[in-house]
Amino acid sequence: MSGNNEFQSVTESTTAPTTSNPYGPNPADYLSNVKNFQLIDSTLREGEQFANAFFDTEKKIEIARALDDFGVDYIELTSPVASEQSRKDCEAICKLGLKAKILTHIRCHMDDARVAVQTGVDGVDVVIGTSKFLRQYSHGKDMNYIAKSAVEVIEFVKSKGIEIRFSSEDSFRSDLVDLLNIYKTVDKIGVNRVGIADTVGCANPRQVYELVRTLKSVVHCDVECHFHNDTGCAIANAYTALEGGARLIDVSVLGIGERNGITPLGGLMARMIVAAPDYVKSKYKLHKIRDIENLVADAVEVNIPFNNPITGFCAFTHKAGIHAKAILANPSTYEILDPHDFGMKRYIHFANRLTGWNAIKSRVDQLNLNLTDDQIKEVTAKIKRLGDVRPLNIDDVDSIIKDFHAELGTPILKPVNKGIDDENMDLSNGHASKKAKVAK
Ligand SMILES: CC(=O)SCCNC(=O)CCNC(=O)[C@H](O)C(C)(C)COP(=O)(O)OP(=O)(O)OC[C@H]1O[C@@H](n2cnc3c(N)ncnc32)[C@H](O)[C@@H]1OP(=O)(O)O
Ligand SMILES: O=C(O)CCC(=O)C(=O)O
Ligand SMILES: [Mg+2]
Repeated sequence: MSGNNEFQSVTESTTAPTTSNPYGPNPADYLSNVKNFQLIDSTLREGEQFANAFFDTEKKIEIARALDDFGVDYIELTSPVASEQSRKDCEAICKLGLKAKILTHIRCHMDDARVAVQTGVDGVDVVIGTSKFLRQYSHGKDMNYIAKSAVEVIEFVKSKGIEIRFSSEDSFRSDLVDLLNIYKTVDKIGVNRVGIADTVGCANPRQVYELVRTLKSVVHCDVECHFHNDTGCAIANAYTALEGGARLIDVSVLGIGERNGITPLGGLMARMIVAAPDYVKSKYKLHKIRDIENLVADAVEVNIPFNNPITGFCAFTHKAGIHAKAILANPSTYEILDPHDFGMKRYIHFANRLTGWNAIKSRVDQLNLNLTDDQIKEVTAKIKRLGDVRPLNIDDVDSIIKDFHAELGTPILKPVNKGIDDENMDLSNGHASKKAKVAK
């Protein structure tokens, strides 16, 4: 990307935004459910189902350690029956002694369960499809069979003294009575969690809220939710699930998973810091998100999307003059997230024809030049005129300002301190120039 330096970093001295109470003085009651959530990171299970993913043992361990350091509550691993190496990797990760609990994910079948409990995992996530599609075209079993095998697998895993979660696959296209019956059955014999999965990404937030509320009214255990992003609702659905009373959300780094993936870890953190700032900031090392995303993006050979929450290269870049003026006065005016919470910086993009005199004044100040407000307005007009002709970069703007200043013959206030923030002006954040290599 050319013109990496057309940005002005807004320094730490600007007023910090207030995210503690974004809804005003009386936050609604429904926010109370979202302040105690847990994360099940499935980068090493759902994420391995992403088209480009291949993680060798070393990479899995590196990712598991990074997620553990970040503070996820659980790390979910590929089924040990998927392959011999998958089983060995599962055992290796269990031996790392991480703080996060290690789970593996299996079909609702005793053959899988027998292998899973031998790996050293802290818990087993069991899944079976309950929608008519999955019952007809995947495993071909009816609800009676599902209930019977669920009870057998759950009792077996429980007998090993480890956690057990039962989940219905394709929950939102399953019959509600079937769903509630199976969940009631497994809750009665005792599971740590039941899971709802929007396997095809068809659900909307209202449907999620209603299903979670209904489920919460019939089970005593925690509810976990898994949302695919086919229709773009994965973060919103995760959030409304928490509002509805769910406790755990499945995420993966960058949302990688089958098709276009699931709720992304970073994106969910962006949503949750707004709703539960103290909880999120005290529990998770938010400044590690960029490193974890880069680690996984490199491993699966993709770019960080430009519009990614938090780490997209322009996530904290402000351009239009009206925005720039207000951001310089108080960043909260146009920011709900404080980049510093995530170890990021904000930028003002002033080298363009949408800029305004307030942004240019800020640049003039950075250059330690002595111009009146009227003179700054005049030089802003010059910048805009050139910006009408071609894209600008910071050197264009600095030249126009300096030539204008020199013509006036006004003394310079202090020695020119050119580019005091140049080291912060890297537009790319280290990933914008890489080409996507997702397999066709
Ligand atoms: C929505 C999700 O993401 S669920 C998780 C998906 N994860 C995976 O698939 C893990 C990776 N998978 C694999 O390595 C393989 O598919 C294996 C080892 C699990 C199974 O491989 P295979 O025995 O060769 O079967 P295959 O993959 O062709 O078909 C799936 C089999 O599981 C059965 N099955 C599917 N879902 C379930 C379930 N939830 N519970 C029990 N059995 C199931 C199917 O009926 C089918 O059985 P069949 O052999 O009688 O036809
Ligand atoms: O186990 C679960 O809850 C989810 C399984 C899954 O990946 C899905 O249904 O999309
Ligand atoms: Mg999935």
